[in-house]
Amino acid sequence: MTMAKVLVSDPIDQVGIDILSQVAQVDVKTGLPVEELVKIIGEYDALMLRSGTKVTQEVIEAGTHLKIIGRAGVGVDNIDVPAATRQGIVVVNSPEGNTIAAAEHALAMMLSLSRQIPDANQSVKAGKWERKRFVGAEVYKKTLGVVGLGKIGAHVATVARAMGMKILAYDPFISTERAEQLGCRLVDLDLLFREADYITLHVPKTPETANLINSETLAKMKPTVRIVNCARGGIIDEAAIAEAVKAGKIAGAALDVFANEPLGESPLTELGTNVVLTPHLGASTAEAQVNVAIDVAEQIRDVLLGLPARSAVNIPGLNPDVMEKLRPYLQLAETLGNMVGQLAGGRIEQLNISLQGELATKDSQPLIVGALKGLLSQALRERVNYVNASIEAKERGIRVIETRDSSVKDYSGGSIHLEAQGSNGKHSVTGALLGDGEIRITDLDEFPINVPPSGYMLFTLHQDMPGIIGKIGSLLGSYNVNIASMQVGRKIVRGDAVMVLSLDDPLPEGILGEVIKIAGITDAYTVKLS
Ligand SMILES: NC(=O)c1ccc[n+]([C@@H]2O[C@H](COP(=O)([O-])OP(=O)(O)OC[C@H]3O[C@@H](n4cnc5c(N)ncnc54)[C@H](O)[C@@H]3O)[C@@H](O)[C@H]2O)c1
Ligand SMILES: O=C(O)CC[C@@H](O)C(=O)O
Repeated sequence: MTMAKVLVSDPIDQVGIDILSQVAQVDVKTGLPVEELVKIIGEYDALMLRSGTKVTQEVIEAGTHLKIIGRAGVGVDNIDVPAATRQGIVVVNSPEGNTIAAAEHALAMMLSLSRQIPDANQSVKAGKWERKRFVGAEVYKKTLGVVGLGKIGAHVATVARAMGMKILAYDPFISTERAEQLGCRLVDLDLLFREADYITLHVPKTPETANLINSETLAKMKPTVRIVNCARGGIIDEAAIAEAVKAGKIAGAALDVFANEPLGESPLTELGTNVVLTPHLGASTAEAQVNVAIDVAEQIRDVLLGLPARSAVNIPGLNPDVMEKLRPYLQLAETLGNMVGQLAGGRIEQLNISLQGELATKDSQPLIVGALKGLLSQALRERVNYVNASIEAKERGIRVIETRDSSVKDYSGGSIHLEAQGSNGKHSVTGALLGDGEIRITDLDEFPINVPPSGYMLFTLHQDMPGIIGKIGSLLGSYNVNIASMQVGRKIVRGDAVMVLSLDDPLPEGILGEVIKIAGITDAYTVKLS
């Protein structure tokens, strides 16, 4: 039998290479341009990388023998995960291996900024002794605003509290109890921006967090605030923060991550002692590199040996045969979880899962995990997987209640009904698979419908009466949003009804407010499915 081949395309700790070498021929080729990678990837069964390699759709399509791609770190934003999934390639990461390293880097950045350590160091090395120039500020008794109270944010908050800081936290997906356990006061973003002396970002980069710190939000902050970003580039508008520091509107910024990396030319590099920059070093500790290398190399080894992966981002760590049969239903559960999570909104307190018909007789655990993964995907993005979804849900205080009803015979394969209680109230969605495996949403908030899920969806609750459909159509048309399909579900004529619109384009900001103003519409929600 020929030995499997693994390509390591970014610097990985030797311990990882040693693990891979137990089962495969390992080639380490770092710094390859995409064109080179495309040329050679067809020879390999596995690819292991950090954040340097861009695994585009082209690379994946050329990787005809690839079984697994392992990201030695958390973020898989440099991998085209949907393309990998389409090709049946497992993508794994190490969700926790560098948590402490990233948290400690954020704390180090905060203190470096406060005490101007990088510039003071340079000054001493230049033979100067400028004690008056480098008078700093204490963090003791100051207020730290933590945006994103997940793994890294929670550790930063814990250490900062021990340094005598008062912690305000903003995380719309975390329960008040969890925040209290960590000694943080959960507040809205506006209050955090207004009251914090230090702000540290620990959120994923998503459409909601892109440019979260911009000229408008910077204007709300104290002129003495110092901002730290060790999360992802693009969460801060770099031109706006450089301008705010230069104009003295804020006291400083310490950034480890940038919209474009390497940073290159930037207004940030021209600023002085109140800006500290590092080249994406959050995960760069010897310990974290060992952790992530072991974590990911072991998963690659296991998958090459035909065993399941521990932290699959896209495919559950299940026996491949079971997986093959279950995959469409997992996709259904995940899609429904994602939809009901967005409809219920923010902090979900409870998820009711009802397995109906044929599914009531099956092992429910994978489907529950699939639904939770979908439910948490708005908050956790690629960090939620089939392995950690249940633990993450438990930590967030989400109660899961399962029921079964085998008497429902509407769809031959059975159906899944989810009901979630969140900050937008209680919402429910039911779905099933058609004969060809296509997903159908069959019920929304107890109104019968029959629509396939689509990338952008708009749902309204309204009074069934003439004219409403036309008004919505004209409104969307005036924003150049194309409607792909539309359906109304109602129980009685001219009674309460829901309208489901599948859209070809995303809804522009603010349009939901206009939809709700249309006479007869009582509520409206959008759902985005990737
Ligand atoms: N600089 C580095 O080298 C480095 C290393 C590791 C991780 N990271 C980055 O750090 C960030 C945090 O990682 P983590 O492991 O703590 O992730 P995590 O998933 O444990 O936590 C992220 C938190 O953000 C919250 N969140 C999601 N959307 C939000 C929003 N719109 N507003 C407020 N909160 C929101 C989630 O509820 C979650 O609690 C990620 O962006 C990750 O990629 C950077
Ligand atoms: O590989 C790295 O050093 C970056 C790691 C970090 O950004 C992550 O997402 O884990």
